[in-house]
Amino acid sequence: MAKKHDIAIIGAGNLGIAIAKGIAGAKLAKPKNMYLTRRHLEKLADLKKQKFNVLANNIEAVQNAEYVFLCVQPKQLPDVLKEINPVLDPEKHVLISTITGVEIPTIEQHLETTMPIIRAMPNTATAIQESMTCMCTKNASEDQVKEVKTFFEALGETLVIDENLMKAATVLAASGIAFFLRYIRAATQGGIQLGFHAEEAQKIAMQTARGAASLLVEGENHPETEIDKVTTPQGCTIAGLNEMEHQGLSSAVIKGLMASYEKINNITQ
Ligand SMILES: NC(=O)C1=CN([C@@H]2O[C@H](COP(=O)(O)OP(=O)(O)OC[C@H]3O[C@@H](n4cnc5c(N)ncnc54)[C@H](OP(=O)(O)O)[C@@H]3O)[C@@H](O)[C@H]2O)C=CC1
Ligand SMILES: O=C(O)[C@@H]1CCC=N1
Repeated sequence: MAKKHDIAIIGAGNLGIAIAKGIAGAKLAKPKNMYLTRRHLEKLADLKKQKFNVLANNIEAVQNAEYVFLCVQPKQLPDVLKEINPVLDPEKHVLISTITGVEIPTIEQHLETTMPIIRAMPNTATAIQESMTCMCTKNASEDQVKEVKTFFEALGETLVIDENLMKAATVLAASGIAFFLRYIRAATQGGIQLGFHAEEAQKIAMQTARGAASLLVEGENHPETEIDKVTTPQGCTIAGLNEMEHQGLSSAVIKGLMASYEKINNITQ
């Protein structure tokens, strides 16, 4: 996205704002080159102060942009596409859909023209350039995919996947942020019961989670290899770990991922 960086974010809610902040933070575009839309503009007052263009007019946002991020809720997408159809130009625009569970052929059914479409599944850590973003496309050119990939690389890690894995990517990476955060919250609550103040317990839990992930990222090891280094024989770690497994930790995580995945099938209803 080095050449063109006028960006529309249609639906500046939780994810749209995270993307806008990430783009600005990574200096991929200036706030004045970004057009953020939603109906309740008062909720974008802070971003307006930071010089982002905030507007309720989707058509105007699209007309000002080359890259159009679709960030509304799945059930809101048909109306939004109907609205922007007249100003979509396949020679000028690339559509980047972050909408969960809506496949490219379905998006195409709502369009009057064949457009370059890229589906991207980032997570809210885009705001701090730490997203895991999976992407797929159908009719975008190699150059367009490369440009959008380069762009998301500035916002974290990327993986180009087949569209049939997009739901799994949503669960693992996008919802995954919430799943890992809930573990950190639970660890914090345990830490408080064990004697720490809440902020101390959270600091310990956060940095420990970061350390665990970094050991895998930097060491390229399997988690169990690192776990083996922590579990002193007859020690407290294996006692805690085995109790967590007796209570169904791994099973709860896997079942949660499956429930999340199943929900995507009827998310637009
Ligand atoms: N949140 C996340 O972590 C992730 C979300 N996603 C996907 O991103 C999409 C957005 O999710 P999320 O940010 O959580 O949802 P939000 O409800 O927070 O954001 C959607 C935004 O769209 C705005 N909106 C609704 N209708 C219109 C319209 N007609 N024109 C312009 N803006 C409109 C809403 O604001 P208003 O009501 O003021 O118009 C709202 O701010 C979903 O499809 C979700 O599946 C994907 C990955 C991660
Ligand atoms: O909860 C949701 O439906 C969306 C998709 C992934 C994260 N948030």
